[in-house]
Amino acid sequence: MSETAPWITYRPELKVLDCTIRDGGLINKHQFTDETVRAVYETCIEAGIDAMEVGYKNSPKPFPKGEFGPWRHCDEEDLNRLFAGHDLERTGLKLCAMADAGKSDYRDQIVPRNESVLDMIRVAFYAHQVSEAVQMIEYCAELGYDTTANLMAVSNIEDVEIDTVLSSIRDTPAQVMVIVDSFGHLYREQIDRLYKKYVAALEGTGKEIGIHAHNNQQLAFANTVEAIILGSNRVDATMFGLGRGAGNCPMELLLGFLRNPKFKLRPVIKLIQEQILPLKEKMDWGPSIPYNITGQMNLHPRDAMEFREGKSPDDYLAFFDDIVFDN
Ligand SMILES: C[C@H](O)CC(=O)C(=O)O
Repeated sequence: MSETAPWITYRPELKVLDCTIRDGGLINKHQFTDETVRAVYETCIEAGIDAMEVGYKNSPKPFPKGEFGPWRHCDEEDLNRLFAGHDLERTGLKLCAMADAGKSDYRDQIVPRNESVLDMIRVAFYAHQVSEAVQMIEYCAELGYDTTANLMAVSNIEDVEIDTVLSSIRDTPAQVMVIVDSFGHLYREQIDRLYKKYVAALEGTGKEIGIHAHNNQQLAFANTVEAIILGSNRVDATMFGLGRGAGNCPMELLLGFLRNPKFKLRPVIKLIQEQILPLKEKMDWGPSIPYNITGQMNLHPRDAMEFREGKSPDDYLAFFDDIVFDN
């Protein structure tokens, strides 16, 4: 037995990022009411959460305005409407947006940090987009933002591709490299392997390792805890797990696990009761058999999402037969 009990202490350098609106918006085309977005923001402040990702800085060409709500584009006008006067010093909350390689007009959409309420841009990319991601990170860092590199769908690529991505990201100004389990496929041992691979490749750069987990196999919280135990200090979660498909690591579980007294659980439970639970009537997220199956099979959740939106969302057998025989 270990002679210390690290689970009853805490690491002050561990930071929690809420991505409820950004990831949850992938189910409702970012059509949240201002009231909901504002309530998440106020809850993050009250709960002591370190960063809130309010949406995507993505281009209106593939995501037309009207069909997609404002948090798919995060225009400065909308940011100022909801977060005018946001004060990082006073609130301790960094506001952040994600920009997707290949889907962002980042040179037009992203203004210098001192002209925006945003503090951080997280660049999301697939392995084959790493060169564009490097340019985006450098561009955003020059504008003064904190930046992160989020290599998506890491369960679905070869080791040699991961290694190439890591060596490209190594020399960028990104402060964080995030392990992103987009398909909710990874088990604890794989998180271990990836964490150690990321640490070895980025040694000496001062970059932190982050974790963003999906809940297809009901492992998002467990895998997040595993990454924390290994040393990950940048952790994503969402309120009531609201997020694409099976959803994400639930904030209410994560804050319950962390021992830092600055984190407060009550505001999160209040938000869930008043704002998030009612969304359940019109949005489908959280683990269900179709998402379990795509997670197990290491597939993008899109087929399961379409199925859940169809006429017989609970015909699990039909989905199983379809997906297993098609793959
Ligand atoms: C890179 C981001 O975290 C995007 C995302 O949510 C994913 O799961 O992929």
